[in-house]
Amino acid sequence: MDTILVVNAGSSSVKFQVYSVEGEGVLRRQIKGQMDGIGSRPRLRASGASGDPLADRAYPIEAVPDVPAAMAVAGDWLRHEVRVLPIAVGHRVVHGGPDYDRPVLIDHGVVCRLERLVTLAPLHQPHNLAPIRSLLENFPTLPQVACFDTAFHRTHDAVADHYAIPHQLYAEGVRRYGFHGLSYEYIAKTLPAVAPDVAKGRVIVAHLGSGASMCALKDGRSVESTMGFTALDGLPMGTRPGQIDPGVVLYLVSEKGMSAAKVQDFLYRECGLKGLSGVSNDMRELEASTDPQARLAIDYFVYRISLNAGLLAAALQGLDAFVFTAGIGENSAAIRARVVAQLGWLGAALDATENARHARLISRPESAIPVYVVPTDEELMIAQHTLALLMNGQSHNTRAERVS
Ligand SMILES: Nc1ncnc2c1ncn2[C@@H]1O[C@H](COP(=O)(O)OP(=O)(O)O)[C@@H](O)[C@H]1O
Ligand SMILES: CC(=O)OP(=O)(O)O
Ligand SMILES: [Mg+2]
Repeated sequence: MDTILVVNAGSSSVKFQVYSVEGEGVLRRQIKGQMDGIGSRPRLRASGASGDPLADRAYPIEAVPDVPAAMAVAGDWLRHEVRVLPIAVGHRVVHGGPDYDRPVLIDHGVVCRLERLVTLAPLHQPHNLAPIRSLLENFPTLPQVACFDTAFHRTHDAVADHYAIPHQLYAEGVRRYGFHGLSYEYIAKTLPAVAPDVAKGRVIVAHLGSGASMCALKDGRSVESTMGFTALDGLPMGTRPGQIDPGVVLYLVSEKGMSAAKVQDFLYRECGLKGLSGVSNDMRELEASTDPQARLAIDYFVYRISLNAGLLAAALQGLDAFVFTAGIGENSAAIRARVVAQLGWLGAALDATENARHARLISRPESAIPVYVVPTDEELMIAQHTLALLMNGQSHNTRAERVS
């Protein structure tokens, strides 16, 4: 059976899927898995084509302290227990920089260009590139495809793409890229079936995971994102602060004597829900905590989502629907309820029963704005892009003979 392996390294999880390629461009999911809870409660879960459980293992936090360790556990499981021999591998690569506005077949030149972006996405890019490099070395003829978080946002107008800084920096690539594009692309493609009345309209999508951002969609295209040059901006996240006055960074440097490396580590790993709560980066743990700082962190998360909803509604000049997705957006009825309450001024009205059972449509019929929960599937987008590039002139016969 010809299969495509998809790898998606996020900031608190490593997700993977295996698809069989059937007939003319038909993909069928065979395995879906993830190692999540990295930095809190690491757990490997995987299921087969019909949702049948294949693995469910918890690990002590010391055994899987970071994304590379999680990648190793997931890789071992795929190699030694499932014996996956893909004809191609599709990778999520968080930063595509100014060069890439669509997925690309990977060669050494592509890897070199993507390595230059590591400092712009230090939580992700090194982990996205490590398996690419290793496979390129061990299986040089195995087609690999890079699919970028930034590509979907390349439709932004100039005003949404710029900072108010001298043009030379824009020319060098200092732009508002936006991230989570594979997730938004999936939602945009799914909306016509889920919500045909509003899919062509003005929609805000809130991707609330360990990394979190919001996107303004108009007729299925991204017109604005809360993230910018890096995945630090916008909403507060598991360990990133979201929007912050650059004066704070200057203060850290001039008053605290922090080096660039220290500031980077601080902004990417010590802030956000973790920094504000002092309890955890994991929303499940904050929701279970009675610590007042944990409550403040949740309040701040909800408040910033509602502020950014106003901002994106202004970008769209109105709002026809609101969509929740990703780890928190799909699973936390409490956070959704609080966000929708904050959107009451826009006429949003929650159906508490539908929300509690994580239904697709969670607003009441009289709500001025329908509110949806749409589980995202970045891996499916990656598999589709990978297959499309394979079919455009690449050999289907190159197989990883031995994955070890
Ligand atoms: N049942 C749940 N209730 C609340 N939060 C949840 C639940 N399940 C997952 N999450 C949260 O989702 C986040 C991870 O989301 P995810 O989209 O997988 O992140 P990433 O891809 O960035 O690693 C974590 O903060 C986790 O606590
Ligand atoms: C870009 C980003 O923040 O990704 P993730 O949410 O997967 O960490
Ligand atoms: Mg993610």
